[in-house]
This record gives sequence, C-alpha cells and structure tokens, in this order.
Amino acid sequence: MERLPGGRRPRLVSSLGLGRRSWEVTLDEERGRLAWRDPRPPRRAGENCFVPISEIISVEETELNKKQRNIGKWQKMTKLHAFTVYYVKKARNHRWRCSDVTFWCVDEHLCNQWIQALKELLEMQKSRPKQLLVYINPYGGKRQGKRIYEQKVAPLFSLASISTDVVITEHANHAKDNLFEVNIYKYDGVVCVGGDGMFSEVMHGLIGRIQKDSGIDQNNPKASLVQCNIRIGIIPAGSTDCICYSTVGISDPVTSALHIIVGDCQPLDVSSVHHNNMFLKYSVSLLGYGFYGDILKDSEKKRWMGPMRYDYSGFKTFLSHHYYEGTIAYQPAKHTLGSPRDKDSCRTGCYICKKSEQQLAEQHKDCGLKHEEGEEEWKVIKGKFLAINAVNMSCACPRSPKGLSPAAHLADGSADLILVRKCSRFDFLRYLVRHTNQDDQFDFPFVDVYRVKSFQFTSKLSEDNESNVMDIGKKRFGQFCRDHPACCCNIVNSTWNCDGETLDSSAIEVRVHCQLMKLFARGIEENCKDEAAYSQNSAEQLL
Ligand SMILES: CCCCCCCCCCCCC/C=C/[C@@H](O)[C@H](CO)NC(=O)CCCCCCCCCCCCCCC
Ligand SMILES: Nc1ncnc2c1ncn2[C@@H]1O[C@H](COP(=O)(O)OP(=O)(O)OP(=O)(O)O)[C@@H](O)[C@H]1O
Ligand SMILES: [Ca+2]
Repeated sequence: MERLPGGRRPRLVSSLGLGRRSWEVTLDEERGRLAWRDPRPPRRAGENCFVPISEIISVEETELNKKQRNIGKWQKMTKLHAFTVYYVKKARNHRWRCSDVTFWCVDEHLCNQWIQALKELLEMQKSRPKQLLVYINPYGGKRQGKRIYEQKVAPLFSLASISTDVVITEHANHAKDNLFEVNIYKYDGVVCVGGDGMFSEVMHGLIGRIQKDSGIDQNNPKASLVQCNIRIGIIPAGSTDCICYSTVGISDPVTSALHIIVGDCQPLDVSSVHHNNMFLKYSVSLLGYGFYGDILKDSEKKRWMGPMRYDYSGFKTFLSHHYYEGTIAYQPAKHTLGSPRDKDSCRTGCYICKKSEQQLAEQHKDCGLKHEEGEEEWKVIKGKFLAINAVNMSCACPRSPKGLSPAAHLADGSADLILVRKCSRFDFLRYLVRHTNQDDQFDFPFVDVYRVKSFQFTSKLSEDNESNVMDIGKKRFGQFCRDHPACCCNIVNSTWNCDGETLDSSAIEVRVHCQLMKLFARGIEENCKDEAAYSQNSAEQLL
C-alpha cells in the first residue's frame, strides 16, 4: 500500500466473501487494524469485527476445501481465491487462543493484493522475533515440557515463520552454561520450557553473559549492571510457574507462545544477592527466609512427588512452626509513587513502573553531584520472624491468584519486604489463608511490609558467631533452643529460597536493579473484555 498525500496511512477496502455472505473488509493502517462488517442494513449488533494488526499471527493463501466451498451460487460459476488470517483471540482469564478467518473472492489479483498488503504490514512489526533459542527441561513439573512444546508451541512458531534452535537439557545448569558458549546475539530471544527454576537458569545465563561481555564484575554488589535486551519467553511447564502467571495473568503454554509471537515486551526488575562481596544469585520473584525457605529445603528431597511436594513440605513446615532471629536493614524505595498497601495492582502499560524508571534515571544522573546511593538512609529492624519474604513482583500463581504482595510492581525498581513476626500457629494460618482469598494480607499486627530498593539480613546465629561468642550449649543441644526446648525457636539458620533455589548463606545483601531484563509478555491486562475480543467472538457466532 502506498502512502496517501499528507502522510496519512492508506486503507484497503474490498467486498470479500466470508462464509456464505459478502462482507466489507478494511485494512486500516492508520488505526492499525483489519476490520470486517456486514454491509446489509439494518445492522445487527456484533456485526462489526476487527483484529489489531499487532495481534495477527500470519496470513496464508488458502485452498477452499469442500466444506468451505459450500458458499452458495458462486461455487458453481467460477474458481475462487481465498486467504486465511490467523489472529489472537482473547478468552476469559487472560487466556489467548489462535483463531482464523478465511476471506474469498473471484478476482485472483485482488486476493494476492490482500495477502501482499497483510504480509507487508506483518513484516513492519519490528518487535516480533524471527529466530529463537529454545531450552526444554524434560523433567520440570509433571515432566510434560517436551510434549507441551512439540504439540502446542512448535506448530504456532512455524505458523508465524519463526525459526528455532531447540536444546533439550540433559542436566541442571545445561541451559545456563550453554548461554555462555553460543552466539546469543544472533537470536531475537530465548525461550525456556519449564518452571521458575528453568527460567532462573536462563536468566542467570543471559544476564551473566551480558555482564561478562561488558566487562562487569558480578561479584561487586555496587556494580551498575548492563541491561539485557534479549527477551526471555516462558512456556510454563513447571510446578509453580509464578513468573509466568504474574507477568501474563495465566499459566498456559498457548497463551505464552502467542505473546512471544506478537513480540510483546515487559521489563522486569531483578534483585542481585551477595554475601561478603561474593555474587550468589539473581531473583525476580520470591526471596524467602523462614517458612518458604524451609518448605523448599524439605521439598528438594521429595522431587519425585512432582508439584505435590510443596503441599507435603508446606504442611510439615507449617506444623514445625519455626521462627528465626535476625536483623534486617533496608533502604526505602523513595523514588516510586506506589505503596505495598495500594488497592490497585500493576497492569499492562503501568504508569507507576514508567514513572519509577524515569525517577531512577534522573537520580542516577544526579548521583555524581549529590550523594551516592549507598549513603542514603538505612532503617534497621531486629526481631523473631516466621517468614521474611522479599518479592520483586506480586508472586501470583495458581495457588495464590493475587500473590504474596498483590500491589507489587513488575518494573518499578523496588521490592516489597514482608516481615511476618513470631505469632501463634492459628494466626500464621490466618495469614496463609489470605494468600488465597481477597482479604488484606498485611492487615495483621504481626505482619509489616515495606517497599525497598535494597536490604541486608543477618541471622542472630551468624551475628553471634561473628562476635566469636561460641555457645557450647547450642552445639550440644543441636537445633533446639537451650533455654526453651519446646518453644519452636530454631537455633540453626533457615535457608533462603531464591526463586525456588536454595542459597548457601543466610547473611545476604540484596539490591534491586530496575528493569534489568525483558520478557515476551505485556503484564496483566485489565479484566474488562475489550472491544476487539468482543467483536471477534460475535463474528464467530455469525459464521
Ligand atoms: C491453608 C492454605 C494455605 C495455602 C497457602 C498457599 C500459599 C501459596 C503461595 C505460593 C507462593 C509462591 C511464591 C513463588 C515462589 C517461587 O519463586 C518458587 C519457585 O517456583 N516456588 C516455591 O518456592 C514453591 C513454594 C510453594 C509454597 C506452597 C505452600 C503450601 C503451604 C501449605 C500450608 C498448609 C497449611 C495447612 C494447615 C492446616
Ligand atoms: N535435564 C535436566 N535434568 C535435571 N534437572 C534439570 C534438567 N534441566 C533443568 N534442570 C533443573 O531442574 C530444576 C527445576 O526445573 P523447573 O523449574 O523446570 O521445574 P519445577 O521445579 O518443577 O518448577 P518450579 O520451579 O516452577 O517449581 C531447574 O532448577 C533446572 O536447573
Ligand atoms: Ca518491582
């Protein structure tokens, strides 16, 4: 299509067959959509349908089959030419499906003109990936990764003309190590088929590789890390799939594949975790000490149980009711407009994330002139905690649809630090139940929440060890409190759960890096059924 005078984008309007009827079909570049309507008056509701061009998957010339050829008088008179448009159809609960519509006409030239125009527009969608590197963990979740990819995802990638290099992992860290060896720069993205652990591997491989290639030392906790612009796509096939659920709104392989195909982009905050100037791990979802750390540690021995291991270990850990003593120091996230007690959540195109990014960029510019980040105020809290949870995102997942911090933002450069102090088993259960319902999880006297940009934790045990006060009683009585053998106070440390992986140190230093990486996702869309989806559904009812 050629440009119109005045720089206006052109429209292609034709009368094309759809089913047994003739429709007015418009390719409107100005409004970025393909629309079709029944031109016969009086108009019945739902007869205007459109698909945003950004949500068209592909277009193909089509041979009308026998069933489709039953389109009235035309079939007897002449040869028909047809093309099929494959597009994203939005269903309930953020689920996406691939739908299609076939238009026909008698004029071969007109049919080709339409195919050509649509293909040109798809070619102009520059954010769409053409070449992807795919890692499949065949043992994640219910061990369905390979089947899910082959049956549900690969056919969609091939429909969208995406070429792939597929690696089926043979051992843990295979994907991570591989990302340090391959030419990552020839790919438009990396896809991981598996759970949060698999995502974590790919993220470590990509971020680590970029820092290495840029000469950044990951062991320096104050280093300004280089942003990773190679997007990661997650095809959920794990046990929790929290990162996928929190960034797409559903854990569904087809939906995720379609977000990859249309080239969505969602920036994501990443926390770096250090111990004594030594890099340990990155985290994007939950960094949990106490309850979630203990569940993870126990559940690792029960991997053979599959996703059920978390319920088993969760129940056991709940009954053990251990709490841990320690000190937390944190720097409040003053740059962001939001608060963890907000009623509104992070949604597609989030204003708070955009504003926070700008604020941080300005602060960094001024940094040299004013004060270093490290000099900003630190707040210190000492106490006995059942759980310390730091989340970079809501951590919503099928078990907890609102997540551990429903108002946390995906890309605001902050994490929500949730401190659950020692309380009764009954109160802790009330808190856990609120992970699963609409009630306010922070509305308890024993729960505090802060929005932070960095924090440090030291357990009482390591503080004591550091000050060289060796309590022989602790050794003799093993893991139980010497003074109160039945009090659930645990003298050994808990373990940090870092996105589903255990950390070896309990004393850690954490810093949030605003939008360090990007996903093939768009955040969670507002729940209203939008116009496009409505029209598409009604179009299908008419056919
Ligand atoms: C009474 C019902 C309470 C139900 C509470 C359900 C809470 C579910 C919260 C899930 C939060 C997930 C946060 C994401 C963490 C991921 O980075 C990580 C890697 O995949 N997953 C886990 O660590 C895996 C963590 C899995 C945690 C499962 C916890 C299950 C707890 C069960 C407690 C039972 C108490 C029953 C008392 C009668
Ligand atoms: N071929 C393999 N054999 C054994 N382990 C693997 C293999 N490939 C990857 N892994 C490891 O398996 C771990 C768990 O995988 P994954 O995250 O896919 O599933 P999951 O643990 O069931 O799900 P979730 O992390 O959502 O709870 C990852 O940390 C990854 O390092
Ligand atoms: Ca965040």
